[in-house]
This record gives sequence, structure tokens and C-alpha cells, in this order.
Amino acid sequence: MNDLKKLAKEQKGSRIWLIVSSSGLALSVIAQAYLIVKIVDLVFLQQALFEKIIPLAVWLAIALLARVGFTYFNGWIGVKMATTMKRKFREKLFEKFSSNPLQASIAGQSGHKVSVTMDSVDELDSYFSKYAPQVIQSTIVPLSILIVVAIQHFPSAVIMMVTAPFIPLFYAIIGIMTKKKSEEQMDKMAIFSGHFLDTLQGLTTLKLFGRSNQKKESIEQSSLDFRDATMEVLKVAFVSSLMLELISMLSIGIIALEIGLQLVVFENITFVPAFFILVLAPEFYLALKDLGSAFHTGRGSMGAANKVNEELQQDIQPVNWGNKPLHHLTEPPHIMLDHVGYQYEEDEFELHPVTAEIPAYKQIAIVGKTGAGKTTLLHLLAGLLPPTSGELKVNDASLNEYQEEEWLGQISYISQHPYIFSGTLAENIALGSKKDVTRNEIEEAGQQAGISGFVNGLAQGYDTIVGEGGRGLSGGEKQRVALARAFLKKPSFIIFDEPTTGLDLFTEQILQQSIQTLSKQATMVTVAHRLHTIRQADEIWVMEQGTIVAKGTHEELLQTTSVYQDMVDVQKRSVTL
Ligand SMILES: Nc1ncnc2c1ncn2[C@@H]1O[C@H](COP(=O)(O)OP(=O)(O)OP(=O)(O)O)[C@@H](O)[C@H]1O
Repeated sequence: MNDLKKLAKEQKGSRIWLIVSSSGLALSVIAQAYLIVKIVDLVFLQQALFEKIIPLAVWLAIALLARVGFTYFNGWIGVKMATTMKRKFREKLFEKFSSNPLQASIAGQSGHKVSVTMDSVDELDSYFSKYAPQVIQSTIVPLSILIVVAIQHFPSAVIMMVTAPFIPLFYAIIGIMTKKKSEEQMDKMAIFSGHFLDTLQGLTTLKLFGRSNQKKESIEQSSLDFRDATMEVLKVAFVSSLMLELISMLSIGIIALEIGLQLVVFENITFVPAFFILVLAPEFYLALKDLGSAFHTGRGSMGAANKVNEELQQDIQPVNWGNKPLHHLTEPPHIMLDHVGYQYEEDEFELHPVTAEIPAYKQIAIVGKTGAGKTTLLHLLAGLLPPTSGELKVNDASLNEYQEEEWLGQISYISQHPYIFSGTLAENIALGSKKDVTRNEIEEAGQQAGISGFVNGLAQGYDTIVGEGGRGLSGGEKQRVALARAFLKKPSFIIFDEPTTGLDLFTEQILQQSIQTLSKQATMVTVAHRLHTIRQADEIWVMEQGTIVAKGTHEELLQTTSVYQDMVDVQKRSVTL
């Protein structure tokens, strides 16, 4: 809880308000008790007239209202603090995920990330909205009551001082017991969410392999585990409330007994202070009990805080960016790879240092067997991965010196599986431009990307809802939407991962033509699988097992590189087959 405590302490403004409001609450509690006692004394013992009681009754009403007001205000500050902290945590998580989106997306299950960002951060709420304000309230209110009681009748204050520590002691013990349980509960929830999302996303694959029943059972099991963990936490919570109630009732009983003896047997105290202490005693223990239950909820937050911290501390190498602008370019950027290398993790795939030049307007084709490292190289060129060695230079300055937005504003990366967001086709295409675009511009981009024929065949046209919850799109259609985005963006550097799987000839032609049009104003690097694309390139890089083994034009490579010759032979054979 220490991290959370530190964070709560950082909220200085809110803490000052909490102290002021809790002091007000303490005053109103004491005033309320005193006024009740006074009224009872006047009515029953002194048989006072109604007029004498009215002002006290009015003050009592004011004290009651003040008590309600201060309690509400404390709660309101707590909620405000919780909102601020939750926002901060979510911002940190999003910052972390977006500092290297590629690495973040492959590290861990998406469902787990969703669960941490939504549920675990929500779980922090109770610490800031309940526990932190309650600590202040439960320090000021009982302390003020204790002082008043000590002034009125010291022995009662001594009983309070002796019995009060049992309550925090008890909830400290419970806290230690629940910490592990609530962490387990959070773990189980994250596993359950991860499992559920994973299964939903892979439902088709599971069905095809006849594994849906097995998955159903494992989801059921993780849901039951989560239920059991929750029940364990609740069990401790119920037992702890019972015990806290018992301790405070016993303590009030002892005070009542002592007061009763002093009042009736020893006659050491008069009615007003005796009754005043009796009314105040439950208030004293109530404040401590409230702290107990707030502590329990706060403990739950601790498990969640650990989950969030674990996620935040996961080692993700961020892509570093600088402040240099890039928008003033008159021609596409000139890119230099100076011993640029990358390794995912120790003992995993390594892209060996690449030294190469990509002059403006040039078209580079990267070829190689599957797993050779082509996509990894594209990711480095796009600035989506930070090189683990060497430097990527753009117009003679390191890519790290440029502003992220400026660089990303220059490029279009058309991957094999572009992401289609839930929304209309028009909205998905408009994503390509940061400016507001007109429907005409969207349709023109669609036309250039060769998607207009397909769109015109849809009843809703560009207003058709696609992506999650909408109409599905084929691989070729998705790539054409991505191309339309690129036509809107007018990038100066295009990175294109050519589809490996069979597009029909017509779609392929459209894609080729569109790409050619787009590349007239840009530098382009393509992971190429088709001979046609490869031949057209100004330079071809041949990759094998993470190394560029040869560079040159189609003709040059045919003469010099056997791997390339074999690859071309395979391509030709597959076309003639
Ligand atoms: N996140 C990752 N962590 C570890 N290894 C990875 C990761 N992503 C890819 N790899 C590995 O890096 C190697 C190169 O992958 P990459 O996707 O760059 O190859 P590729 O040449 O583009 O393959 P393909 O033509 O099949 O798309 C592969 O062996 C792959 O398993």
C-alpha cells in the first residue's frame, strides 16, 4: 500500500480539504451529542419550558445538517481524488502501450491488458475514494472525541485508549490475510479476461479444430477460479466486520458499566457528562470501525495496484523521438541504414546489422524466404521498433531526432493485414488524413485505390459499417482501404507488405496500379513476393536468416546470386503450373 500511500500524499490540496472537512465533522459530531444530552437533560430532569428547548433544537438541526454536509464533502473529495488517480494510471498505461505499440501488443494477452487497464485501475478507486479520506477522518474524529471525553471524565478516556488499539490491530491482521487473497482474486480476474478475449478472437480456429468444447471448459474453470477467489475475499470481509462489531460493542459495554458505577454507586459524575460520554462512545468506535472496513477495501486496491505496477514495469524498449520537424520536405526523405540491427530477445531472432541507402523516389524490393526478417526490417524502417544496434538516418539526421508525429505524418505502412476499425468505410478511409476531409476527397481516394467499384455495389456505399460489429472485408478489400487511406495522406515514404496469399488477378492488378500511382511522389520499400513487383524495383535486397545477402537489380542478381536465381525459378514455375 506504500506506493498508493505516497500517491495519496501527493494530492496535497485534497488532503488539506479533507483535514478541514474532517475537523468540521468532528465538531458537528461532538456538538450533536452535546445538544442531544442537553435537550434530554432540560426535558426530563429540569422539566424546562418548550421555549428554552427550541434554540437548542435548532442548533441540533444545524449540527445534523453540518454532519451530513461534511460527510458528503469528504466523500466528494475522495471521489475526486480517485478520478484523478485513475486517470493518471490509465494515462501511464496508455503511454506505455503506445511508446512501442508493436512490442506492447505482442507482450502478453490483449485481454489481460484490457483487464488491467479497466478493472484493476477501477479497483484502485476504493483506496482513494474510501480509504485515504477515512484515514484522515478516523484520525481527527476519534481524537477530538477522546480529548472531550478526557476533559469530562478521564477514566472513560483511559478505557477508550486501552480498547481502541484492538480495532486497528485486528484490521492489520486481517489486512495481512486479505492482501494475498485479493492479489489472487485480481490474478484470477486477469487470467479469466485474457482467456475469454483470446477465445473470442480465435473462435473460428477453435471451431475448425473441434476444440471449442475444451476451451469452453477451460473458460468455465477460470471463471470458477475467479468466483472462488472472490468468495474467499468476501469470507474474510464478513468475518472481519463481525469481529470489529464485537470488539466495539464490548468496549462500549465496558465504558457504560464504568460510567454507570460512577453515576449510581460512587456518585462521582453527574448526569450530563455521563450521558454525554455514553452518546460519544459509539461515535468513537464507529469512526474506528469505518476505518476498518475502508482498510479492507483499500487492501483490495493494493492487489490491483500490484497488477498495474507489474504491467507498467514490464520491460518495453520505447522508440525514442526528438523535436526536429520534417514537414518542410520538398522531396521524399533520403534514408540511410547505418549498421541497423535488431534482436527481439536474447536467443531469439536477430536481424544482423544492415547498411544500405534508400535515395529519394527509389523503389526497393525486399525478397526472402518466410521468417528471413523482412517484416522486422519494415518495422524498423517505419520507426515502429527501435534498432538494438546502429542508426537509421533520415536526411542525414538520426530518425530519433525527429518528432514522432512528423515522421509518421510522412509515411504510409500498408501491412498485409491492415486494421479496420469499427465504423463506416468512409470513417476508416478518413483515418488517413489528420485534417477534416470532404466526402469527395474520400471518394476520390477510394477511386484511386480501386475500391469504388466494390463500394458502389454496397447498399450503404461508403456509409457501410465495417470492422468489429459490421460487415467483414476480404484481405484484398482491407488492403485497398489501407491504400485509400494512403491516397488521402499523400505520404513521401511508402512501406508496403505485399500480400502473399492469392488475390485474384483483377484485384492484384488494381493494387499494383494504385501502388504505382502512389509511389510516383514517394520513396517506396516493398516486401515483394511477385516477380512483377520485384522486376520493377530499382534495387532488390535479398534476405536470408536475418541478413541481407545481396543487393542489386533483377538482372544483376540473376547473374550473381544463386539464392535469387532459385527464387525466380520457383516463381516462374509456379506461374507456368
Ligand atoms: N515479437 C517477436 N518476438 C520474437 N521473435 C519474433 C517476433 N516477431 C517475429 N519474430 C521472429 O522473427 C523472425 C523474422 O520474422 P519476420 O516477420 O520479420 O519474417 P518475414 O521475413 O517477414 O516472414 P514472412 O515472409 O513469413 O512474413 C521469425 O523467425 C519470427 O518468428
